[in-house]
Amino acid sequence: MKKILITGANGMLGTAIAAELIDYTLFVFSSKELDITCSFQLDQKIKNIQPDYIINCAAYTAVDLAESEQEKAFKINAIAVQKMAQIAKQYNATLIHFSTDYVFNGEATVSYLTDQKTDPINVYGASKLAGEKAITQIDGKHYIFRISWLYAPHGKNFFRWVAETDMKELNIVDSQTGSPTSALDVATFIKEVIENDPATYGIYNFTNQGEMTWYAFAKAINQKLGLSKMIQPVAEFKTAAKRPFYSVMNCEKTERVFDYQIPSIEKGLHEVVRRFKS
Ligand SMILES: NC(=O)C1=CN([C@@H]2O[C@H](COP(=O)(O)OP(=O)(O)OC[C@H]3O[C@@H](n4cnc5c(N)ncnc54)[C@H](OP(=O)(O)O)[C@@H]3O)[C@@H](O)[C@H]2O)C=CC1
Ligand SMILES: Cc1cn([C@H]2C[C@H](O)[C@@H](COP(=O)(O)OP(=O)(O)O[C@H]3O[C@@H](C)C(=O)[C@@H](O)[C@H]3O)O2)c(=O)[nH]c1=O
Repeated sequence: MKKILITGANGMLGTAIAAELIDYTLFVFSSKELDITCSFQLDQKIKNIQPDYIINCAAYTAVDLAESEQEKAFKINAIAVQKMAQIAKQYNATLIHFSTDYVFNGEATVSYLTDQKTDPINVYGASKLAGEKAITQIDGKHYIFRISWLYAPHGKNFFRWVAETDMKELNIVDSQTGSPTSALDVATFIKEVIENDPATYGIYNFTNQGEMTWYAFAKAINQKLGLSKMIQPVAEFKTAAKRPFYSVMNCEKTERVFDYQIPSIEKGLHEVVRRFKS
């Protein structure tokens, strides 16, 4: 039986992955149980458990706050990740890590390939890119999955905000286009990766298939949940961090290498809505 260690297990993705991998021998740690910025804790846990896989769901994800907490963002998303990759290599564990569409500047007009030029336009994106680079450089057994616009029936995310806010009228940007991605679908895919690990390490894109603006996504959530909110498109919504205008990522390589058909945005949303309602 494969042993799997999960960090950041109480986060949105960690929760989904831990639930999906329930039949494995899991070692699941919240931020309180394992602070990834503490190399000693990391080393002890990995040495004692000797996991086959380390799934790093721990991250600093507050995009706007990161602009004023640069040091903290880099400590968690880059420095701790570098250490984790070193320790994973030392104990021969495969590291599964997640990055983001925000490593790109969003000036493209067609979907980004994994080897296309990165150029983050906010601190969060820069810290995640630094984490990617550290893992790549250490070059142990690793998968980096760039995911985007993650949401789920649980956790803090855009879907739940639209679903649960008391506001009757929402002004949502229609100037940013991306691929809203269900954490449930990411979790299902990660199970497949572990079950049929092709050992083709590197960076891959994984998003639900299709593209839309935040405005269109809000409208779809509104409609699917029968919320009857008034959703208005706006060209700009002032935030501390800049966000890419276009951050759709091409997942053909992922589908080919893992022989896996990634669900559409519509399918992803359908299942999240179903679980949210139940
Ligand atoms: N959310 C999104 O839209 C997207 C996310 N991603 C990436 O996916 C991954 C998962 O994100 P998501 O689940 O949404 O993030 P969440 O913010 O929901 O979860 C992150 C988890 O990491 C924990 N954490 C923070 N600092 C530490 C630390 N020092 N040691 C251990 N744990 C820590 C947090 O714990 P606590 O709450 O206690 O601080 C939290 O439980 C991340 O790598 C993120 O960059 C990529 C694209 C989109
Ligand atoms: C609250 C609000 C936000 N917005 C806009 C701001 C932003 O452009 C967009 C989404 O806002 P959020 O703050 O939920 O999303 P954001 O934190 O930018 O989401 C990102 O998180 C990180 C972790 C990632 O890695 C990215 O892939 C992406 O998912 O909606 C409005 O237009 N109207 C509003 O009322």
